[in-house]
Amino acid sequence: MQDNYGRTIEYLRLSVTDRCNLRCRYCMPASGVETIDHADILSYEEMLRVVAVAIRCGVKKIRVTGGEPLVRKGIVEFIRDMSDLSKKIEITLTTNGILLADMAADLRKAGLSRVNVSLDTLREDRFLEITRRAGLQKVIDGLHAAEAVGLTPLKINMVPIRGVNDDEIADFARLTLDQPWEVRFIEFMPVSDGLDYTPDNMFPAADIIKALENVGKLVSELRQGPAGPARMFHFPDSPGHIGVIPAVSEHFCGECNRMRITADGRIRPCLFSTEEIDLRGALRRNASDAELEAILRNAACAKPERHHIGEKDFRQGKRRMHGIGG
Ligand SMILES: Nc1nc2c(ncn2[C@@H]2O[C@H](COP(=O)(O)OP(=O)(O)OP(=O)(O)O)[C@@H](O)[C@H]2O)c(=O)[nH]1
Ligand SMILES: C[S@@+](CC[C@H](N)C(=O)[O-])C[C@H]1O[C@@H](n2cnc3c(N)ncnc32)[C@H](O)[C@@H]1O
Ligand code: SF4
Ligand code: SF4
Repeated sequence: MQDNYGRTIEYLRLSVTDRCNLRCRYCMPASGVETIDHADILSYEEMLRVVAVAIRCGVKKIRVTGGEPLVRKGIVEFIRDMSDLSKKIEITLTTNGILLADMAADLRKAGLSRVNVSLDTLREDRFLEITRRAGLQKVIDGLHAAEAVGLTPLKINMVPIRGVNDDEIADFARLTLDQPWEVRFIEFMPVSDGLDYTPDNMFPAADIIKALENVGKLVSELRQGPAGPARMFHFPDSPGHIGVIPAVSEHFCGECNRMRITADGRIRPCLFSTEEIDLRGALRRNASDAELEAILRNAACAKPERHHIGEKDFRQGKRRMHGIGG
């Protein structure tokens, strides 16, 4: 489907829950997280209807996200049911990796193509500090399990925050010297329900690249395939790749190809939307597929041209990252 700025929307990010088994400081508060009532969360049957209609609208890639998608019961079966809808779509998932080691084989069998794993430190004490939970080894086991069952190419998402973990950029980059992983550094964005975003703690892409250049010669890669947000690099002769996602400083809105659906059935035309479009109401009054299709297509037309972070009028929406899914 097309939006009003000539962009083709073919990537749907579907949040299946707003709950999470970690409490990353840059995403969630330590306690008192407001959660969506169970009755308001879309059932898997409702989500499957949405996915089927989205495929009719031209969606080719579905990313399952959350909160933490692997904590929702029945997620493996849901992925299998989505994969049964069409063999032509790519089904992917973004996870914190805590439950991945135990679930990787079943996810693969169910039809998941690959996973992106969020990991912000390689140090156990710091993992506890950042996520407020223990579990670094579980995430590392999850990475290896995902690799072993073929949930590849495996991507690691790291959000460097000044004074928190920016000193680990080189260690993360070095993972690509002997693993075929894509390590991606993502700029901290003002959608946190925890640590406040400030221009001082945001570690910009330009500084990330400087830190990477201290590790070795960075070779730039040409973009391939459908537009993605990462600028890609590798070190000579290394099996892995490095991505830098300049979500704030340079943004990639001109190539945006995605829309989001929250776990309670609201369409977010943009990550930073302050307006959401209701889909749950239509699903629960048993709207026809044609009506659902019209809602999705209209939502695509409500996509803004770009985000306005850093500008005078920028306002953070009420829903934050753990409720949106990234
Ligand atoms: N500003 C902005 N950030 C995004 C967008 N999509 C993803 N991100 C951020 O990029 C990071 C990585 O996202 P992922 O969930 O791994 O998804 P992806 O980058 O689309 O994944 P690939 O399909 O592997 O390219 C997350 O922190 C997201 O919040 C977007 O449309 N706009
Ligand atoms: C909200 S999480 C949901 C999926 C899963 N729980 C995970 O952590 O991968 C999706 C992505 O958003 C990123 N994220 C969360 N808060 C962020 C922020 N304020 N700025 C940039 N990225 C953020 C996380 O690092 C993660 O890669
Ligand atoms: S980034 Fe992911 S794992 Fe961390 S608190 Fe947010 S939703 Fe949970
Ligand atoms: S900020 Fe909005 S318009 Fe820009 S890439 Fe992200 S979702 Fe697309």
